[in-house]
Amino acid sequence: MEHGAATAPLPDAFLHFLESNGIDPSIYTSIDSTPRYIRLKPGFEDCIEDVESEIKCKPKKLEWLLGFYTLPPHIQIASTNAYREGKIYGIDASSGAAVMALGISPGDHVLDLCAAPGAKLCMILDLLGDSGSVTGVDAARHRLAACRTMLQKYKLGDRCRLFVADGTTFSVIPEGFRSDSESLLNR
Ligand SMILES: C[S@@+](CC[C@H](N)C(=O)[O-])C[C@H]1O[C@@H](n2cnc3c(N)ncnc32)[C@H](O)[C@@H]1O
Repeated sequence: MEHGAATAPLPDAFLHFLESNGIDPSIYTSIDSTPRYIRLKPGFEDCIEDVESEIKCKPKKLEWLLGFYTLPPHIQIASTNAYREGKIYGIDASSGAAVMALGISPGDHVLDLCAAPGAKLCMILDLLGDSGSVTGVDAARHRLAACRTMLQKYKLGDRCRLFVADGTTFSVIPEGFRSDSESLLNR
């Protein structure tokens, strides 16, 4: 969260929305109590013990989101070996939930508009493995550059196409995609 955003007053309409939905507004202002999350890269599940010994506290498994763990708010993961070596991601549970809600299956062709810096993009690629295709689009060149760096760090760079483009008009066919009519014509 940007500095200042946590202390800025919440708009009345938003406060009203929170109240009518029984949500405590302090969750938006008390960032000291907001947990951090990590996601283990598939294949590196064993590194959670190393993370625990480095950060000197036990990450708590998130039962409803595969591969995710909760950490206390004050814990920094950037200096851990697991993070530096691309074995864990820093990603919010809400981002993970959004990706899971897509119900991605092997072979899917996924378009991620507004993709940078790429936390969800990496998760999509991890779920797809070598199947299907992933296309990431972002309007900000410098943010897409950061996204490319993240993909390379996690060794996902050669499995994803990135475009600097406006997502509202982007229209490029996914790599390896064949519509039903094309498949029929080529039989
Ligand atoms: C909150 S970030 C997205 C986070 C990202 N999905 C992730 O999981 O890491 C919003 C991004 O949307 C991009 N963006 C905003 N308007 C856009 C547009 N019209 N077309 C493409 N990207 C856009 C911004 O440059 C910014 O990088």
